[in-house]
Amino acid sequence: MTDDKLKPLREQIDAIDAQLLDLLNRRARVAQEVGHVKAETNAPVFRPEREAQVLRKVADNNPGPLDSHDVQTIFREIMSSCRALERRVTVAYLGPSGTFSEQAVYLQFGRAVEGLPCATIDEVFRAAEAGTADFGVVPVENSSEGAINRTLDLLLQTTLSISGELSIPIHHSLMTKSGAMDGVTRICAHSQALAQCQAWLNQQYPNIERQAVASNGEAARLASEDPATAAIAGEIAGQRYNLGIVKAHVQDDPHNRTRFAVVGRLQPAPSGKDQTSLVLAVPNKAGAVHNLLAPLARHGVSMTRFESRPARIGTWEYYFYVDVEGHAEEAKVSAALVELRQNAAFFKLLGSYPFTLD
Ligand SMILES: C=C(O[C@@H]1C=C(C(=O)O)C=C[C@H]1O)C(=O)O
Repeated sequence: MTDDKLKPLREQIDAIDAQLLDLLNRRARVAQEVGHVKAETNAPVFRPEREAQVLRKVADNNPGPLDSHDVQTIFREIMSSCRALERRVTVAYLGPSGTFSEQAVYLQFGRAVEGLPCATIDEVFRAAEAGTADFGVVPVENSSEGAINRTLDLLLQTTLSISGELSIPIHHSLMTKSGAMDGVTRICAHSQALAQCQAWLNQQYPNIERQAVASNGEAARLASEDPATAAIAGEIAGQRYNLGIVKAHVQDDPHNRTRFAVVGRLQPAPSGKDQTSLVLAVPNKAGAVHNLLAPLARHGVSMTRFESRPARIGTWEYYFYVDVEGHAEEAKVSAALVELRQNAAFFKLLGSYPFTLD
């Protein structure tokens, strides 16, 4: 009975799917042509500003009933597959596979990329600098624990630019080979994850040793090889290493998120809604920070982030990591940057890239 009713509806879906398939391949053929044009001038395959515009447009024009965010997820993958016909870009990230960094790679680039897992954040930068990877994806900041200092230090030194950013929810689970805690003598995770779960761990397992390891993915791998080791990691890492969940969502803050930066040699053109990141330092005297930032207010440029980090030269001097709204090529941003550069003891433009909402 139900099947009788479903049959004609499914026939409609089949007919629409055939049209979708045809349209998708027509789109792919045009992307191939774009690829040929780019190849003639050695132009970059991945154009984040164009992809951001496509995603904004589909959300703006979406009549529903599909949710706009879901539509964007679909188009992210369509663009990823089309882009891969031009060339499959390689993206380095903090591995092993199963980490939140890997999740961030797929969220930003879609699935049709070559992921290159690296053992450390330093290696991610090196892979992109050496050209082994086209881009690197690195964690910048966690909503509960603050800045990822190693990334900030490397951004200061690197020749790469920031070409994008994204933020993803971070939910940690406590996992073991058996799915239970019997016989467990140590809990492994990345130091950030241990910090993000410390109140819960202090309450539940105050007497089990905690050990910081290179990544949560590595913790999951260790737990898969040793029944006396528990891992704190994302569920994807647990699935990859066949772990059982002892307890899901053990992070102290249920809204825990991490922001990632995409680094590479590409400097994206303006997309219409962009953000610019820079690092500044001032001489250590009264009012210096206030004076330094005055050009932003004067030119009507909004600051969206201000983070300080000790310069580590033995005196109380700081580097300031600043994000502002707009692209460095926009007139008011460019005018503010010229003045900032004049006032600063140190100035480094990290990059302008499309602004993305969480
Ligand atoms: C097709 C292009 O190449 C890539 C693929 C895109 C797409 O599928 O829409 C958009 C931007 C590029 O990352 C392009 O540059 O227009």
